[in-house]
Amino acid sequence: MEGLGASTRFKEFLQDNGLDERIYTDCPDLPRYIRVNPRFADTCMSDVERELGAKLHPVSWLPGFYTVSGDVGIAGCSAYKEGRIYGIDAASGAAVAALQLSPGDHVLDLCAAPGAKMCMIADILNGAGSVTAVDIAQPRIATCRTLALKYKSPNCRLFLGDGSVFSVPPPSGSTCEVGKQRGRKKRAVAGSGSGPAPVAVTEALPEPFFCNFGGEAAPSYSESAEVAAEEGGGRQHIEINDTPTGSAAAGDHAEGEEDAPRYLRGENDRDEAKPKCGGVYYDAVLVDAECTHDGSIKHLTKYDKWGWDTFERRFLDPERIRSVTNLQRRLLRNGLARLKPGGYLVYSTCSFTRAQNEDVVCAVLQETNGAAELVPIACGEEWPGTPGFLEHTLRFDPRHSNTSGLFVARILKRSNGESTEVQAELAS
Ligand SMILES: C[S@@+](CC[C@H](N)C(=O)[O-])C[C@H]1O[C@@H](n2cnc3c(N)ncnc32)[C@H](O)[C@@H]1O
Repeated sequence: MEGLGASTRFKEFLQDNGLDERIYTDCPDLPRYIRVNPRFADTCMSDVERELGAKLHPVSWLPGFYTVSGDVGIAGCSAYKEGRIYGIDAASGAAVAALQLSPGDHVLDLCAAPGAKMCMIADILNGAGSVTAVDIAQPRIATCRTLALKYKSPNCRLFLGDGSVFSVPPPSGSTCEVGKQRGRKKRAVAGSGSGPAPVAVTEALPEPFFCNFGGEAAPSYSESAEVAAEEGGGRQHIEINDTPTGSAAAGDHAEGEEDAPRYLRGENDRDEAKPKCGGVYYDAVLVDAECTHDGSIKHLTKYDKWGWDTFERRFLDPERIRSVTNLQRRLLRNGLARLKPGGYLVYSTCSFTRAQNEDVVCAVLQETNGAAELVPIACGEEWPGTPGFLEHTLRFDPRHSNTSGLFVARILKRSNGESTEVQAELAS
C-alpha cells in the first residue's frame, strides 16, 4: 500500500497496537468478490464474465461467492444493475455465515449500514423469519433501504437508532420470546423497551420498510451511494454525498466522511451506559461494529487518493479511539442482552487491534460470568482465516486470506447460565 509510508501516525498506531506493517505492505492485489443473489440462481455466470470481460472464479470455501480481478468494476454490468449479483467481500460473507442461520430465524443486525450483510442474512432466511437492521446514520440506513429494495431482500425492517440501546422486539408473529414455542403469534408492542417507539410494526413484512424514530422522515436514497458502498465491499464509510437529496456527484466524499465520527458521540457515549432491557429476544445477533477500519485494506487504499491526513484525523484521534472501543463494548453488551438464551451472536470489526476485538469480547464476556462464551465457528474449518488472540476467534488477514481484512468472533449465550449481569438486565 503506497501511502502507508506517508502516514507516520498510522505507523505509530500499528506499533502501539503490536500490528505487523507487512499486513499492509506485503498484501497481494486483492480480488473483488461477487455474491450471486439466490433469487436469480439462473444467472448465467458466463454471460456475466462476457459482460465484465473477465473470468470469475468460485470461492471454494464460501458457496455463492466468486472472485474477479480487483481492477474490474462491476457497477456498469447489467447483472449488477438488475440485482443479480452483489459486491461484498468474502470476509464479510464469512461473518454472516458464522451466524449459521436457518430460515425462520429472527435476526438483529445492530450496525447494519450500508447493508451488504443485511441482504445476505435476508437471502439465507429466504422470506421466513426477519432481519431487523439498525444504524445510527440516516444516510447510511437509507442506503440499506436502497439495497433491500434493489435486491428484493425479504422481511427487512430498518431502524434509524443507536444499536447500543436498541430494544425493539422482533416483529409481530415472531417466536423469539423465551418460553414461547415456535409458531406462536405475538403482537408487537410499540414502545416496549427503552428505544423510541416504531411508528408501525406490521404482521407481515412484504417489503423493506423503515420504522420511524423520533419524528424523522423515512430516508430517501441514492443509487450512487449504493454503488460506492458495494464497490468498496460494503464496509467503508460512504465516500460520496448520500444525503437524502442525493444531490452530490460521485467522488465528493467530504460530507459523508466528515459526518461519520459524529455518530459515535451521543449522549450515551459513556462506557457505563447500559442498555435497558425490554425482555425481547432475537434468535441471532450480528454486531458488525463501528471501528477504526485499520484492517480493511480496501478502505485504507482510498486514503492514498483522499490523503492520509484525513484518515488520521477521522480514525486515529485518541479521543475517537477511546470512544469507539466504548461504543463497541456497549454494542456487544446490548447485542447479548437482545439475544435469546441458546442463540448465537457474531461480533466483527474491520480493525486488527486487540483493543477493538479480543479486549472488547473478553471484557463483555467477563461481565456475563460465564453466561456467554466464545464458541468455534463450526462452518469455518476450511476458511482462510488465522486464529485470533482468543480461542475460537478468527482474523482474516489480507496476506493469508486474500480478503479485505476482518475479525470475527462467535458467541453463544447459554440457555441455562448462571445469574449474570446480562441476565439480570433481561429479567428486569
Ligand atoms: C462497519 S459498518 C457496518 C457495515 C455493515 N454491517 C454492512 O455489512 O454493510 C459500521 C456501522 O455502524 C454504524 N454505527 C456507528 N455507531 C452506531 C451506533 N451507536 N448504533 C448503530 N450503528 C452505529 C455506522 O453508521 C456504520 O454504518
